[in-house]
Amino acid sequence: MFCISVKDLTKRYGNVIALYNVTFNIECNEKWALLGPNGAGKSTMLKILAGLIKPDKGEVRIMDKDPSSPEVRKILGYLPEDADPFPGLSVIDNLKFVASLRDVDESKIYDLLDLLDLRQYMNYKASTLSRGNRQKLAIAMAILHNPSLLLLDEPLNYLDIPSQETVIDLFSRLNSTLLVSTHILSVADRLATKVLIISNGTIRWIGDFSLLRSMGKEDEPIERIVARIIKEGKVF
Ligand SMILES: Nc1ncnc2c1ncn2[C@@H]1O[C@H](COP(=O)(O)OP(=O)(O)OP(=O)(O)O)[C@@H](O)[C@H]1O
Repeated sequence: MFCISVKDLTKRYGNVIALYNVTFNIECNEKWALLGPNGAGKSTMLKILAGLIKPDKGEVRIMDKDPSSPEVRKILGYLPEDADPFPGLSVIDNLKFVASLRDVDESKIYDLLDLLDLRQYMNYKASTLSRGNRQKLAIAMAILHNPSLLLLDEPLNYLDIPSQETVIDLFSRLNSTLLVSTHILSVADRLATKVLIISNGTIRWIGDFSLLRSMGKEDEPIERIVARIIKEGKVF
């Protein structure tokens, strides 16, 4: 059984085709990066996998279950792009709310507050946090329950460099299946071993990071290889 199984998936928004006939499978505990240009369909893919929106056509299964089923909700952690915790709640109350929904011991909250340097802000309302600290809070809310499947949409947005390092370490330590959408290839490389490249809603390339890297000319930066795949559909 695959952890994520997507078959012939198509999603339209009115006349816009966001995803077209997408098929791929992800095994449990694999680490995948989802790459593609602006508007490629990455966030749409993650929202469908998180059970937030439905495809128009095709089949999506998480551990052989519907993405919106209670079984999947239990194991899933999802960080949306531009995540916005409850603005009127304090940092600690946002986390306590998730902890009570997820049946997580509150001590875990304080570990994450310390790790992410958020303890000093724990009584601040989320709406008064800096954008970067709000992102850290959203990350804490997404991983508080140790999800076995983690979907991350641009997780390092707004974070300063030390925080990026903390968060990369944190994600790397989690024992979960990971699908992370990012435009930063060095981050993708550190978090993932497999790559899915989409452009205009269709898969352009799928495989191992190491294979992708080896497909360039000598000393060619991986960014250029990915750009070529996206622009021309060509590897060489
Ligand atoms: N709610 C919506 N209503 C209409 N069109 C939408 C909606 N959400 C996304 N789209 C369109 O669907 C396509 C895919 O968008 P999506 O946000 O999934 O791309 P993305 O790869 O995540 O882009 P980016 O890297 O810029 O975040 C785009 O053409 C976008 O304009």
